[in-house]
Amino acid sequence: MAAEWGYSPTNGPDVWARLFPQAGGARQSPVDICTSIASSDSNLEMKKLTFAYESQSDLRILNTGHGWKVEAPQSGSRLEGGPLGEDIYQLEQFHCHWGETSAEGSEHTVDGRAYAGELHLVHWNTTKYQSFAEAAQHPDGLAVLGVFFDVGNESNDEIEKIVSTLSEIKFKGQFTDIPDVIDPTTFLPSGLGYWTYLGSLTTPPCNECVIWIVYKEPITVTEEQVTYH
Ligand SMILES: COc1ccc(C[C@H]2SC(=O)NC2=O)c(OC)c1
Ligand SMILES: [Zn+2]
Repeated sequence: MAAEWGYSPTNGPDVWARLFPQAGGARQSPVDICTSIASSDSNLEMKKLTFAYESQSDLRILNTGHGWKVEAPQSGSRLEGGPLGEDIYQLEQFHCHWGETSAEGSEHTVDGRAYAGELHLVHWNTTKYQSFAEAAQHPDGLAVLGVFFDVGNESNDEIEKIVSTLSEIKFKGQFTDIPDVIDPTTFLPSGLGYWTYLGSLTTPPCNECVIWIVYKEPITVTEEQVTYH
């Protein structure tokens, strides 16, 4: 297998398990969310999912080679309730998946439909584990909020603060600081309905350590904001 994993026939998801055994596991992400078989769990309605984030400036944005990633460790952030039991999860980073056209790009699909992109807000379980790396080795270690992007006429101001820096990090491994203040709360849709399931990192090493929370309502961005090459 090619040294570097990717999305081509010779190094893509179908062969990841050769180098990353967990990629062959039973709770792999992403998945197609079949809305007809998703069951509403009355228990979840009792335990409201709550989140609290800080606004931060000078966050570092990195070109990962597969998209952009903003490192945003926030000791003062909290994600709890809903499917997360009694544990508190803390924001570590957020990143984006998008495609060549606005007809594709999200990792999760809904009844077979892909969105133009998908934002992942990655949190780790600070109640049980001492570090992000340790949490990523456990089935309840991470909680990732997924937000779909729909392409429309209005641009998203918060996303604009991020994509406006991409011209400075054209190549894999490059990074720069985002001067603007970023408030992760603004990435979330107004409708807070979500699907949740136990899954994994969506790229190697594909650890089966993620409690997925995928919001039903997409946020709107412009074509330019989500088909950046
Ligand atoms: C601990 O090693 C890793 C490796 C890869 C990712 C990124 C994956 S996981 C996701 O939700 N989307 C992605 O692209 C990661 O993220 C927490 C953590
Ligand atoms: Zn992701």
